[in-house]
Amino acid sequence: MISTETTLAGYHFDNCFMNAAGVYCYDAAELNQVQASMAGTFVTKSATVMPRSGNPEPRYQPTRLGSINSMGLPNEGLPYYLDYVSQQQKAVPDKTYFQSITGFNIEEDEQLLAQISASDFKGVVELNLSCPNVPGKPQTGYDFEMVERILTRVFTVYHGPLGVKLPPYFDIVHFDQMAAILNQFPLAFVNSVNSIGNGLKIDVATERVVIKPKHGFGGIGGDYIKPTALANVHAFYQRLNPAIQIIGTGGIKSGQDAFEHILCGASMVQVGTALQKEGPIIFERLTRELQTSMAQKGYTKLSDFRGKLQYLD
Ligand SMILES: O=C1NC(=O)NC(C(=O)O)N1
Repeated sequence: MISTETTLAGYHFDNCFMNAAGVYCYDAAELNQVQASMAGTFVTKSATVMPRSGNPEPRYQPTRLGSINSMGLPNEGLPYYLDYVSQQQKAVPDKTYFQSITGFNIEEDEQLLAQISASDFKGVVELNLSCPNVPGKPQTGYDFEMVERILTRVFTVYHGPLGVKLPPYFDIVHFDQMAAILNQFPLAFVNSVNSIGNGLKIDVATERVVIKPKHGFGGIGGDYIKPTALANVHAFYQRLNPAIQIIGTGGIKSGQDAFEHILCGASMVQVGTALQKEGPIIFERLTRELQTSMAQKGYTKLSDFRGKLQYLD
C-alpha cells in the first residue's frame, strides 16, 4: 500500500494534497467541493477584519503556462468562515481544517486571532503575509522587521497551531535572514510560496493587459513559478528548526511536481492554478500520479523521501 498521508501541526491528514488559499475556497459552495474531494483538507480564502469585494474585474486570467491574478482579497469576512469550519468540524470531525487570515496591520492580525480564540475553531491558522494585490499595501513578508514584530505579537496573544504564508524570496541572504527570524517562534509551519507578485501578462492582438486592477499587474502562478517555489521550500527546509514544517505551494499540476516539493522538504502540498483550471477532481489524478512516482522508486510513504534531495557536491 503506497500512502500519501501526512502529519502537520500534530494533526494527521489522509492525503498531503489540499487547495491553496484563494482557490476554490471563497464560499461554502466552493469549500464543499474541496471537502468532498480527495484533498486531505482545505484552507479558506484569506479572511480580513471586514468583508471585501476585492479589486475590479477582470482580475484573474489563466495563461498557457499558469495564471495571473489581482483579486484584492475578496472575502466574506472571518465570521463567515469560522461558521463554515465549525459546521464541518461537527459534520466531518475526523479532519482538521485551515483558516487563512490577513490583517492590514498588527492590530488587525491580533483582532483576527482574538476572534478565532473566542470561537470553537480547532484547526490550524495560516497567517497570510504575502498578498501582492492590495493597491497601496506592501507584501508584509518583504518587510523583515515587520514580520518579526507581527510574530512577536501573534505568539503573545494566540496559542494554537499557526503558520505563515510567505512570498517567494530570491536572495540567499534573504533566506538566511528570514529563517533566523522564523526560528525564534513556535510556528507550526511555513508555507512557501505565494504568487510571484506584480507580473504582467499582455494580449499582443489587442496590445493590452489582461486584468483590470493595477494597470494589469498581478500575482503569477503555475509553471512559471515552480523552480522558485521548490527553491523556497528547500531553502527553508535546510534552515528552519525541524519542528517548523514546510507546506509547498507553487507550480503543482502533476504528481511528479508534488514529488519534487516533498523531495525538497514539504510535508503538505497546496494546489492553486491547476486546481482553478481543473476543479477539485484534480486531487484524484494528483494522488494517483504521486503514488505512481513513489512506486517507481520503491517508496511506500512520504517520509521515505521527504527532504532527501541530493546535491552534486
Ligand atoms: O495572497 C494572495 N495571493 C494572491 O496571489 N492573490 C490573492 C488576492 O489577490 O486576494 N491573495
